[in-house]
Amino acid sequence: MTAREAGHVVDLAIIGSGSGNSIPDDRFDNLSIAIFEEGVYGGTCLNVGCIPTKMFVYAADVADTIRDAARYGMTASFDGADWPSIVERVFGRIDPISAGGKEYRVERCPNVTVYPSHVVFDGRDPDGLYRLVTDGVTVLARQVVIAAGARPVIPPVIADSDVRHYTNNDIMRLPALPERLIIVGSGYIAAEFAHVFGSLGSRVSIIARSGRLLRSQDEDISERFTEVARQQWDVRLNSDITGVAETTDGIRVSFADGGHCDGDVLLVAVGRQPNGDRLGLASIGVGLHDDGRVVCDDAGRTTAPGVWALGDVSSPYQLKHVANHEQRVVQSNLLKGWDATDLDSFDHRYVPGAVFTHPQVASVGLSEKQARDAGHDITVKVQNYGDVAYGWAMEDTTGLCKVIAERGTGRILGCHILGPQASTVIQPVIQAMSFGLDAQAMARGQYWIHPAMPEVLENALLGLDL
Ligand SMILES: Cc1cc2nc3c(=O)[nH]c(=O)nc-3n(C[C@H](O)[C@H](O)[C@H](O)COP(=O)(O)OP(=O)(O)OC[C@H]3O[C@@H](n4cnc5c(N)ncnc54)[C@H](O)[C@@H]3O)c2cc1C
Ligand SMILES: NC(=O)c1ccc[n+]([C@@H]2O[C@H](COP(=O)([O-])OP(=O)(O)OC[C@H]3O[C@@H](n4cnc5c(N)ncnc54)[C@H](O)[C@@H]3O)[C@@H](O)[C@H]2O)c1
Repeated sequence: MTAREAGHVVDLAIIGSGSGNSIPDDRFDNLSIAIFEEGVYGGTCLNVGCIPTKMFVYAADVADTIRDAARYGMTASFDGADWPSIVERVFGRIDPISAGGKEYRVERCPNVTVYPSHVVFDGRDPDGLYRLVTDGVTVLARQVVIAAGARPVIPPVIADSDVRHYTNNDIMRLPALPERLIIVGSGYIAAEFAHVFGSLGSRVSIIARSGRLLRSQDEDISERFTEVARQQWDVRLNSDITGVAETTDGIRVSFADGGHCDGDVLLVAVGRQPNGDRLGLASIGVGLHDDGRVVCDDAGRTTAPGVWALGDVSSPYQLKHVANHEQRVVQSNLLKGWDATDLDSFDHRYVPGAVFTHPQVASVGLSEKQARDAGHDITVKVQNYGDVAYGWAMEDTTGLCKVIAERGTGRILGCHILGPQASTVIQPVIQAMSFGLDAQAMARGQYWIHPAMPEVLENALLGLDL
């Protein structure tokens, strides 16, 4: 029986139940829809990304607050974390949301069929419908949204060893807090898990190939963060891993310079590879960028008519707020139609990001180096948290807020913050940049609540030599 005879013909197929799952709303009730999800329903952010990690981060922040109590004249001691109960609290909340999301689609959306397995394209039928093959079934689709996300990269030296290693997919469900955790990588995930495990009681070693942690951040931020990190964790910089082995004592990671690092559990966090390479895209003539992202235009259209892409699988930003935005653009464009002349576009002008580590890091816009390399005539101000009243209250000695603006116009080009609540303190700059407010107007055209932490931002703006 052909797919057509079996009735597996849909108006819209969606690959991935992360951001893709938010596309079908009541405006799509008249369409037959297939959703393919090979993993846990709800995707990365809900199950193994943003949400559980931040629930663990919050617990780690509380542990640090207790440890720091003496600084503010309080007697308290951190006696340890009940790891299993933290895991239970986090996933006791998250797992039912995932299950409920799937149950909603399967049981309560009569126009939606969920296929719980890996799917690949297998070219097009003679009449142009896309052939999607999953677990022995072929589904024919008029249009397809590729929202297939990304997966952890495992360096060959680790993948080819027999050593048990973890990623963000499974590290949060460890049965016990490891005594010693080795983290390979020095970006977002490494920095966040170093904070979680370090603050909850593990001894953390973090292994970086280069001379700085969070190297993609503005240099001042990355340097300051590396300094602070060295006071909290065993930080190995410029370390080129040559071998990984199990020993009688646990796991040993060896380096090219002859050194090594020992631990009990190994976490790999060296970047995430978009999943476009596992979709049979060549069969429909859709290409990938050199870094593995699916090629699409800023309306989300790939080179195959009717096939759209969004989120980590195609975006230059692997961030949930970006994936959500791209999902809304593609959703709107699906309703308008492939050839509409008023399609919405992805807005990647001022994409902010935050690393929920200790201390927090947040940024938007250009780094100082990027601004200079782009030929802007810039003025830069770095203001320390310790210079404003709330910073004094917190006894903060490491936080900083750096603003970069164009001399003459006052146009804000970038802002980079390291310190308590950086992810919140930065939000007014994101707003200012998005709505074209210059530094002078932003600083003096509004009240700044005294003595709140955003005064550090106000002072940085006022300190710019415009
Ligand atoms: C540990 C961690 C922490 C993070 N924290 C943050 C944060 O704090 N803030 C933030 O903004 N971002 C964060 N991110 C990034 C964020 O999670 C991602 O940018 C976002 O979830 C991407 O959404 P998506 O819809 O593109 O992909 P996903 O949510 O990954 O969805 C893709 C889905 O497609 C499925 N799939 C893939 N290929 C196939 C196939 N062939 N057949 C069937 N199914 C398939 C996958 O199983 C997956 O469920 C974090 C990421 C990680 C890993
Ligand atoms: N708070 C957040 O928004 C958040 C949190 C976690 C993840 N994310 C997203 O997920 C993405 C992936 O996170 P990530 O931390 O895996 O990647 P990342 O790109 O942030 O950092 C990866 C780091 O690993 C290093 N590296 C690469 N190959 C290596 C190797 N073979 N050996 C040692 N080091 C190596 C890189 O130089 C880089 O510093 C992030 O870029 C971010 O977009 C966001």
